[in-house]
Amino acid sequence: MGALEQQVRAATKTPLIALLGNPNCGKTALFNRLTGARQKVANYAGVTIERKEGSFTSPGGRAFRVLDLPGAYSLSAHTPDEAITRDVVAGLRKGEQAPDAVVCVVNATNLRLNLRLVLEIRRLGLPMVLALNMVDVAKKRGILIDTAKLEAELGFPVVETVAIQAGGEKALLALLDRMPFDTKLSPNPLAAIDAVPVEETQREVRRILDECTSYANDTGNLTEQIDHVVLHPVVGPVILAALMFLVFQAVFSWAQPPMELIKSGVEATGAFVGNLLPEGPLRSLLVEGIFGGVGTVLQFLPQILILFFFILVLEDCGYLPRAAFLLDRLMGGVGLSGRAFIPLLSSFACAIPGIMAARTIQNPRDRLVTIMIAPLMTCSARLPVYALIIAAFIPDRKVWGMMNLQGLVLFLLYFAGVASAMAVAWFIKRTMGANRQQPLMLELPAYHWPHLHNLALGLWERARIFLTRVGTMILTLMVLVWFLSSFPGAPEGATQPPIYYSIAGMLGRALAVVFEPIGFGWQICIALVPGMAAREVAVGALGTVYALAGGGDDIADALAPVLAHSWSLATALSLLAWYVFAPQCMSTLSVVRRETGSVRYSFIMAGYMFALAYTASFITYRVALALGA
Ligand SMILES: Nc1nc2c(ncn2[C@@H]2O[C@H](COP(=O)(O)OP(=O)(O)OP(=O)(O)O)[C@@H](O)[C@H]2O)c(=O)[nH]1
Ligand SMILES: [Mg+2]
Repeated sequence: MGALEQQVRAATKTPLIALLGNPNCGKTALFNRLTGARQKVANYAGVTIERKEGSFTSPGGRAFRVLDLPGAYSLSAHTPDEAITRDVVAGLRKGEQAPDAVVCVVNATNLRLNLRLVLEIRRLGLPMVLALNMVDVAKKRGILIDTAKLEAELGFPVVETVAIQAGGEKALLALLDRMPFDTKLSPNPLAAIDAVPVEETQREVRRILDECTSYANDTGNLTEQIDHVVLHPVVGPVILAALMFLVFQAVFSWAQPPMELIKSGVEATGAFVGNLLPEGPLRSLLVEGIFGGVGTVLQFLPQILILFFFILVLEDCGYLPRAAFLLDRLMGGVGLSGRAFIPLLSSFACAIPGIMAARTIQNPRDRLVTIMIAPLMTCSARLPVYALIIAAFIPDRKVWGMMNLQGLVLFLLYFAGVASAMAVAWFIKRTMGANRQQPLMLELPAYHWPHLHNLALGLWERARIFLTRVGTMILTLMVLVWFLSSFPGAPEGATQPPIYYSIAGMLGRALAVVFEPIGFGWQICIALVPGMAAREVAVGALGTVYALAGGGDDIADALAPVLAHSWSLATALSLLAWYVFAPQCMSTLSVVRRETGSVRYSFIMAGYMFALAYTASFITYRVALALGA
């Protein structure tokens, strides 16, 4: 630590405490409880992948800064996210002081696994506290822990916490209030950890547990009973497939009423504003640009929330690692690690957190493959595009008595993304050579009911992200699209609508040369370009383009029938195929550069995805035409 930094710290005297522990033991839940933050909490290992800082004041009036860190099994880090944790506690991160104290968070129901890290951290010589978390579950299961004895064994204070209960952090706060913060880090922290062989640490853990824990009546384990069914080699995959299927059915069938509501709201407001204003550019901007464009995107909020409702429930109840386990064989077959499951699943929300979650993968090659295929998973920004085209071209009827045909097509589109990702992974395995298959080491957490509070927060967070996007980026792009599509106006004696002669029209017509063979006319080409910044904009842009091209005011609210009228089915299918594969998001490409440390992979990704998209659309279009679509 530099002299200056020491002085600054002496002056501010705000101790920095770090929350450390195994994955999924409740660090983030505790962090949120202490600081009032809303970091993501979920029931699987590897939720937190970055260092997060917060602050709070204890009841005794003492100010603290607190760090939430990625979970780690050991300080001899094996994965990039564990390395972050190791570097932060050991004070090895550039420009960052080592913490003044460590709060070791452990899962009280799984001390055998958790205490190993605690003993490792103890060797760092920092002031320490043990937060015995999830004692509520431990008590229910009849696990008795003698905290006084444990304290004596470990040589530092032990407190019980329940991170998900209001007030569950009280004992910890009281303890922090009394703690002195003057011990210094031992001179060579990491060497101190590696000096002791793992076996010896494990022996020590066993000895401590024998001393301090006992079991009252162990009432059969519910999690094990559920797993008996859920992980069954035949029944398990059937349940998984049924679950996935249900999700996509729900996205279409449940969303109709709220979508109608938003639609009529936007329509009514648009008509009202339109009637107030005189004919002219301002009216056109508001009616065609904003209500026609942004309003169209807004309608898709219910579908996005329904999709996330399911993802959040699955995340919180503890099912995800089981799904990873079930799919491990399949994923191993194409050269992916079972650990890739959660990053890939996160990519259904957005490829960016998915690519970042690949930090939990130990093997660099596995990690790279996972990153490269993550954008093929259908992110939620693609949902509006799919939903719009499906609503326009796929009849809303039941097939085989119970299934909604639109939901089925949506399911197939998602499936196409997954299948192509597997194919690409397989191709990489064939060309780059595969790793020896490593067995999947995954902790299967205990099941619990999703916490309503978490669920509500998660949905609110999603709605906020979407509405912010609509209100900022999408709105800005829509105004730009409207501007480019409206100027310059039509020349004398024009035979086409004015947009044909606008700047956007010219661009669209130039691009159409390339896209004609896959069935995209100039109107679609206009929508493709702003769609690169945010996919949903393509939907909004189509709304604006067709509103302007049609010249009517009320067209914006009924885009689907307009599309059904203007495009052939072959074009619609080709555009769907394009959206399954094409790279359409600049932010993803830049995150790839950051996470892989090289811009090369961003280019490779963009290149292969464009090639795939063009080929897929070409085949789809030609086959559909040949079949008379
Ligand atoms: N019953 C009970 N559940 C808890 C408690 N603390 C956390 N949980 C649940 O345990 C799961 C994991 O919590 P997180 O806070 O995400 O765990 P984490 O240690 O931050 O996990 P990583 O970020 O993956 O390392 C979530 O489902 C929480 O709701 C507790 O004291 N009691
Ligand atoms: Mg966490």
